[in-house]
Amino acid sequence: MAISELQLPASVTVYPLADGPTLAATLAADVAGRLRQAIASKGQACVVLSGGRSPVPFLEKLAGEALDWSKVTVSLADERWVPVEHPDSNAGLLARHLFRGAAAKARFIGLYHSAASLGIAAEQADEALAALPPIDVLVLGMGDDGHTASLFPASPNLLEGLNPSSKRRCLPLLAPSVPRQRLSMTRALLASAGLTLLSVQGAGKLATLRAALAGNDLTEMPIRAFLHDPLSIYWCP
Ligand SMILES: O=C1O[C@H](COP(=O)(O)O)[C@@H](O)[C@H](O)[C@H]1O
Repeated sequence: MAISELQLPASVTVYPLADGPTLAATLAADVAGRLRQAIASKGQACVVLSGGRSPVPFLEKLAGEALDWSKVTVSLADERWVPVEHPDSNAGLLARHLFRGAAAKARFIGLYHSAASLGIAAEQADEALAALPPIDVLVLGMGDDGHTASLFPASPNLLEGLNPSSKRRCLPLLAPSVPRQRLSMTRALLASAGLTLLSVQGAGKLATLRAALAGNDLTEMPIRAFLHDPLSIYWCP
């Protein structure tokens, strides 16, 4: 199946790209462009990024973009409840692949907190996110099961995480795979972004996207919560 065959809502735009490197470069250029616009118009900018394995080439391209990183706040859509030194840490991922050279001047508001329980860590992250400026651009990823951020199907707290009116900025969630304990920005906070971009690579994730577009149950495939709002999908085979 080709991405052009998807039945997309009018609010969704697709950028079909030739390959992974082209996707990474195009996404980085577009994110940086939006951040430059925000800095020019209000003196600061805020970007929320996703973790996992696939964002590495994009993060490295973004690190090389010429912009005034001292005026940029960076946060994460989700985090694994592990310290930054742990190989699964999304904060560690950014430290290794984004905060290098000039990009090291960015302000980072992370979600991880060392606490007695995941629930307390999420409350602490929720409080820390009160300092997050309005989100200019959000880059989402998507898992093969239709999760985005760490809004996983069948997780406790998922209904609250998907509630568009929730007052929570961050919640504790459980993933089906290790590490299970996650911290996730809520849909309510994520949906406040001025621009939302979704990075999707490969035939498997295209099939997931097609399945997501074919149904309405947000708890079955939480990515559905973002498919009917303005969204740009960056896709490559
Ligand atoms: O667990 C996660 O998975 C998704 C997708 O990750 P990917 O490596 O398959 O791209 C990611 O968007 C999310 O932030 C991450 O914590």
